[in-house]
Amino acid sequence: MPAIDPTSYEWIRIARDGEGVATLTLVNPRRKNAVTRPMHRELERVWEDVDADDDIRVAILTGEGDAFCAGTDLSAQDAENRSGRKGRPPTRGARRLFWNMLDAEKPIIAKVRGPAYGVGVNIALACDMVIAAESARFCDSHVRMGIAPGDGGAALFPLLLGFHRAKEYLMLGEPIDGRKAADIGLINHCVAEEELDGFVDGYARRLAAGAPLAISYAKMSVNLLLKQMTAGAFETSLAYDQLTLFTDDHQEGVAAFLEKRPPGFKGS
Ligand SMILES: C/C=C/C(=O)SCCNC(=O)CCNC(=O)[C@H](O)C(C)(C)COP(=O)(O)OP(=O)(O)OC[C@H]1O[C@@H](n2cnc3c(N)ncnc32)[C@H](O)[C@@H]1OP(=O)(O)O
Repeated sequence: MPAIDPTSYEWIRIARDGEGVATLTLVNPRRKNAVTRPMHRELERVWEDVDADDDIRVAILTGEGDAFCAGTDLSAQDAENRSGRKGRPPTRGARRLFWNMLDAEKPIIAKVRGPAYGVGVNIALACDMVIAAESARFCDSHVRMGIAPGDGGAALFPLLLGFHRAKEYLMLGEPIDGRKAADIGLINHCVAEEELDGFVDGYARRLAAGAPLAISYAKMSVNLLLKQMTAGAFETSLAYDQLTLFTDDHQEGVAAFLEKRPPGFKGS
């Protein structure tokens, strides 16, 4: 089957080590690897390319520099794309990203240092395993931007953390550091900063040495359950996300972030 073509990706750097492990790096470091519309579209399609490449057995997803991903790119430059007025209906991309990750056949490990915010935390949680450095901060920050959490967080957080903890984090939009995230079961492991690369490398190699079909079917069995359990909440939360997308509060949340001031929300 065809090898993945790294040159067809602008916002994801793709490196294969020749021993079955591919590292996919989100690249928008000036904005903490925030997800632009074109990066989103690349994230929607990359999993199919990974699955089709016979030389890849395991994918590691990470971010360039000191961040995993700061969520949707809220900068003015990306605003027009974000509004969804151009091109496809805005919900379609979010749906494709979430389901394409859950449908991917090969194991995906999220390697997280620094912030994983907004859609960034949900991309990490949609991976099969999440391994973080102590610097990691996991945060579904949608409400801080005046918008409902519609990228998967409203479905994944309750499953991983239970209802009360999930509501605390989703409704306050406050971060969970790497150590605590491991302690409360949001992620698999948290290690010291300098150990992260080696730890994830060893972990990926253990997976790459395993029986690919058996591992893939193990993943797909669990993800069938995950998809059944999350489908309703995912769709409903995505609709709520769209309801809040064009509110004054969302505009205010984004403006306040960009102007580096606290927001004044009004409920409209
Ligand atoms: C429709 C919406 C869907 C969603 O996904 S809602 C969620 C959107 N994302 C967020 O809520 C996260 C926003 N970002 C932050 O809260 C913070 O950043 C972080 C906690 C991620 C990191 O904080 P720190 O380490 O102090 O870095 P820094 O100085 O805030 O950021 C460095 C530069 O990166 C820019 N940046 C960060 N996140 C984004 C983003 N999501 N979109 C656009 N730019 C971003 C900043 O503005 C700044 O830039 P400059 O150096 O010019 O001041």
